[in-house]
Amino acid sequence: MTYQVKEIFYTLQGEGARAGRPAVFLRFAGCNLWSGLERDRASAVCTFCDTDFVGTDGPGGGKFRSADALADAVATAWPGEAGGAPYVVCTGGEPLLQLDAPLIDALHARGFEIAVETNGTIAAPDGIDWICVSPKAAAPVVQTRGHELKLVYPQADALPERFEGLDFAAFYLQPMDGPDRALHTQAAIGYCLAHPKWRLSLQTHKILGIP
Ligand SMILES: C[S@@+](CC[C@H](N)C(=O)[O-])C[C@H]1O[C@@H](n2cnc3c(N)ncnc32)[C@H](O)[C@@H]1O
Ligand SMILES: Nc1nc2[nH]cc(C(=O)O)c2c(=O)[nH]1
Ligand code: SF4
Ligand SMILES: [Mg+2]
Repeated sequence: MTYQVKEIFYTLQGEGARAGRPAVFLRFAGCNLWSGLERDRASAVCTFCDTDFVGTDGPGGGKFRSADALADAVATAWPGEAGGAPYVVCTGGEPLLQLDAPLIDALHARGFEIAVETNGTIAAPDGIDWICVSPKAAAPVVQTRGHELKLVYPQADALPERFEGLDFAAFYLQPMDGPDRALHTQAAIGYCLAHPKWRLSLQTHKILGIP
């Protein structure tokens, strides 16, 4: 299959349980919950997205005609330096629209541990090493197990209690970015302190000014 990729870049994982870990980010183009066009935002299923995932024009982006070609591009972005397990975070857009068994195999063959950031509406294929689900209020959660559940907070109609029974190793609240980020951060702190099953996830890359 041909993979549509917005961008490929090397940085630190900014969010969640693995914040601070060097990773290649593989950002797929396209999402099933928003077209990515501002004129459609208000009527989309997911309305608060902070990401440009439209097209294949970003750094390292493009149309890759095979799993091997895309895995080679990801491997090129990892520093040659010995030590440190190669780590790729597949995101988007919605990565599970495109991440398939041949690409998982091709990344593993190049030594990568594979993580995914998904909205949870599509079942993850076998073989992904780290699954982070970030549910959206108006969308069903199909992927009900994984390593971390990272809820953007607050979302009307997506109270944390709704997700507490799902099979995840850890539960995070991530303050919704936008004009009210400071307010949302205080609200998330308050919720975590009152409900210690939940931990705070900050988008540290935005604070640090790195990609
Ligand atoms: C851009 S999404 C891509 C992956 C996938 N579509 C998803 O929603 O999980 C990556 C992460 O950013 C989070 N995110 C998106 N917009 C955000 C915002 N305005 N504030 C905080 N987190 C946000 C998502 O919930 C998700 O955890
Ligand atoms: N540094 C950094 N960490 C991230 N963690 C999840 C991201 C995403 O957009 O999926 C992201 C991102 O865009 N940058
Ligand atoms: S599901 Fe993820 S990529 Fe899609 S619009 Fe929402 S936050 Fe953005
Ligand atoms: Mg991001």
